[in-house]
Amino acid sequence: MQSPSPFARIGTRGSPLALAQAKLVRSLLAKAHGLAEETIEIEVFSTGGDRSQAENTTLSAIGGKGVFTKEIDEALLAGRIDIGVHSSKDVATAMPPGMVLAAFLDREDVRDAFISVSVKGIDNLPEGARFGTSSIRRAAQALRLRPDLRIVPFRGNVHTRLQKLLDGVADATLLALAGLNRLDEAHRATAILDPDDFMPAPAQGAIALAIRTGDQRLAEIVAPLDHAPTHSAIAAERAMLAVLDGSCRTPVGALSGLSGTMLTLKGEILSLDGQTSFRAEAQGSDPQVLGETVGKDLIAQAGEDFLRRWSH
Ligand SMILES: NCc1[nH]cc(CCC(=O)O)c1CC(=O)O
Repeated sequence: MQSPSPFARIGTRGSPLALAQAKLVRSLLAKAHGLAEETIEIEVFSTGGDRSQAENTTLSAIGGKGVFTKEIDEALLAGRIDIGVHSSKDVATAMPPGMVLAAFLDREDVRDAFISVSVKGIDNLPEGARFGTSSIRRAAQALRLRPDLRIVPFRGNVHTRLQKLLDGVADATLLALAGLNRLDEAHRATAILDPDDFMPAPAQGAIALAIRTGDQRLAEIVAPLDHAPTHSAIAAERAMLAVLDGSCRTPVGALSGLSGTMLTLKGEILSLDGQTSFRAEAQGSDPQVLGETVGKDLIAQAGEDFLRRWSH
C-alpha cells in the first residue's frame, strides 16, 4: 500500500536552532490549513556550513555564498522537498535561479545578546579580555568600543558556543537574541546590546521560507505565514547587502523597520578593526530601491578602496 503523499515537505539543517525553526513553521502551516502536523514532513540536511567547523576560519572564508543552504536549495530545485526553511541572514543575496524567498515569519528580536560568565557587560571586561566570535561584524563592533579586546575564533551551534564559554575558551561572546529565544536560552544573556552600537546582521532574526519560483500551490500554502512588515524590512536589508556584496569581507550591519507607512533603513560598514565606520540612513516605500540607495550611499562615503581593502 502506498503511503499518502504529504501536504508539504520541509527541508532544514539539523542544528537545534534550525530544527526549532522548522518545527515552528510546520506548526504554523498545520494551523493555517487546519491539518494535522503529521501531514507535513521535515527532512534534515547537513550543509557545508555544518561540516566545516574549523575554528580558524570565518564563514566568509569558507566560501560564503550559500554555505548554510546549498544542499537544501538543491533538494528544493530537484523537487525532493517543497519548502526550504532558513535563518534569513544565512541566505546568500545571490540565490540559485528557480527559487524565491516567498514568505518571512514575523521577525524575532533583532538584537545581539552579550554573554559572559564573569562580567555583566562589554564595558566591564578586563583589559585584553578574550572575546569569542567568528563574525567579522561582531568583532569589528566590539573592537570599536574596546580596541584592547583579543578576538578568538568561536564556531559551532548555539549550545556549543555557550559550552565553550563555560569551559573558559573566551571571556565573553555575542549571540543573536532571536536564536536564544527560539531555544529557550535567553536567560543566558547577561546584557542585551543597543542596536545602535551593535547594528545586527542584515536579515537577523527572521525565518525565511524558500519555494520554487512559479510553484503556485506552494505559494498559496506559505502565503498565510508571511508577515508583510518583516518581508519589506528583510527585502530592504538584503538589497543593501547585495549592493555591498562585492566585498564579502566587509563587516556590515543593517536595520530596517516601518515608521508609519514608510520603511526606514539604517546601514553600517566597518573596517575589520572597528576603528573606521560609515553609516547611512534613508526612508522609502520600495524596499529594493531603499536598500540600493543606502548601499550606494555607504559605498560613496567609504570609497571603493575601503571596500576593496578587505575583499580577499
Ligand atoms: N549561522 C549563525 C546564525 N544564523 C542565524 C542565527 C540566529 C537566528 C537569527 O538571526 O534568526 C545564528 C546564530 C547567531 O548569530 O547567534
